[in-house]
Amino acid sequence: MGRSEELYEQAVKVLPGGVNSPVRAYRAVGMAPRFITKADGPFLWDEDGKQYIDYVCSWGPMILGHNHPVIREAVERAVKDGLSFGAPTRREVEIAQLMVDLVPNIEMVRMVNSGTEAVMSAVRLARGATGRNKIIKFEGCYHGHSDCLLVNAGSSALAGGHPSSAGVPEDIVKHTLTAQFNDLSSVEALLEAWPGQVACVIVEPVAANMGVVNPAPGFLEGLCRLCDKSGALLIFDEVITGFRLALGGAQEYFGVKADLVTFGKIIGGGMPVGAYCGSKALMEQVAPCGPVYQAGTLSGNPVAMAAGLAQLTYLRDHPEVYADIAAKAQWLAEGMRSAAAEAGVPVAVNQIGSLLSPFFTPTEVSAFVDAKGSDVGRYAKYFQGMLHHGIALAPAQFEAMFVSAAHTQAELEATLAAVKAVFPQL
Ligand SMILES: Cc1ncc(COP(=O)(O)O)c(C=O)c1O
Ligand SMILES: N[C@H](C=O)CCC(=O)O
Repeated sequence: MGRSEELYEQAVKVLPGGVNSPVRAYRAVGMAPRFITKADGPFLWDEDGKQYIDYVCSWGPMILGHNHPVIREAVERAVKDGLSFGAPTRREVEIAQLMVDLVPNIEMVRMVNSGTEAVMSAVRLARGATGRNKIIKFEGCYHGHSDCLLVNAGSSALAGGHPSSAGVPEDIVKHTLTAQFNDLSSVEALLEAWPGQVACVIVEPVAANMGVVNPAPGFLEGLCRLCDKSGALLIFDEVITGFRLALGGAQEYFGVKADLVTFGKIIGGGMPVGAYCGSKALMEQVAPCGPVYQAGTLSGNPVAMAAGLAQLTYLRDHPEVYADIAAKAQWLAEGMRSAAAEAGVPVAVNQIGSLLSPFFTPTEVSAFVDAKGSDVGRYAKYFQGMLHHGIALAPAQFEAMFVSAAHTQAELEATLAAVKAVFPQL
């Protein structure tokens, strides 16, 4: 038994499932999780000292790779001045200004501590601003674990078999309506069924919690049009796509305007952060300016702000990162498709920017129903094989693979060599 297995045995006694977030338990891939001791660049090391090339990247924020010196040094400097003040600080203003400068259509930012909080608060704001209760989300999209969004959710809720969580009162979820990603008619039907009652439509502009599913041409534009027509607000949940697809996130990448935008881990460079953003008119409905209450003792934490500011400033000053990480992901996706064809394994590889995922299915994957058709048993075998070759992937089918600026051609080639070794064994 390795050190990770030993730790896992202890962990399950004191932590539910041995973890603090379900996906980490590796249940979807049928093995004990690796316990990680450190990370640097594109690599992770586990408790047994084994090195892995990492494509989880802390679920997205490590766009520049792990332990980037610019971010680490910013954190080290901030820590010297104290960990939390419960009072406003200069860096909160600086990072908000930077976000307003870089992200289209936002004039104000409210910092929170996680993606879950960001989305929960944005939905509250949408309800407060419109005076409506209903919200529309998409099956297989994940927006964190607040009650009203744990309905037909993706990510580990889906992989673990609880896409609509227990413990959420029917009275709350009766206001959550579910549409189908890439199917505008399903949204239109709900808006028609509940005229004047829908506060917002919330979407991951690229669905990345059912595996990666790209928006069909016209889908996001259509959502914008339907929202304008019905008076519902359009919320882009950019917890994964923000500052990853492009500096201005999905709004910039697709040229579509959202009313509210949510961000998460990426704007903290690996520290716990989230934010919701929008026009001045909307954001000034939030306390202390307006009647929509939302607060947080640790919100805008000075160390987290230092990390986020360092990461976003670096990205602003090095916009070439985006073409680089997208080219790497494309190279991997093409290599995986060829390897699958050679091995005779049906695999659909979706890729956009630096996000990608393989689905073990002979069909194209452009909707939730296609993603769900992937052979998850095959994914588990693929995951195990890749891990054996030193490649750490998301331990569940319904997640994304993240490429960072720190992955070099050597790591990409090692990854593809592992894919070529593993696919024929599936
Ligand atoms: C699109 C999206 N929204 C919201 C969340 C929730 O963020 P957090 O886990 O930081 O609460 C996540 C990821 O977990 C996500 O991928
Ligand atoms: N899919 C989730 C985030 O994007 C996975 C992270 C988690 O739930 O721990």
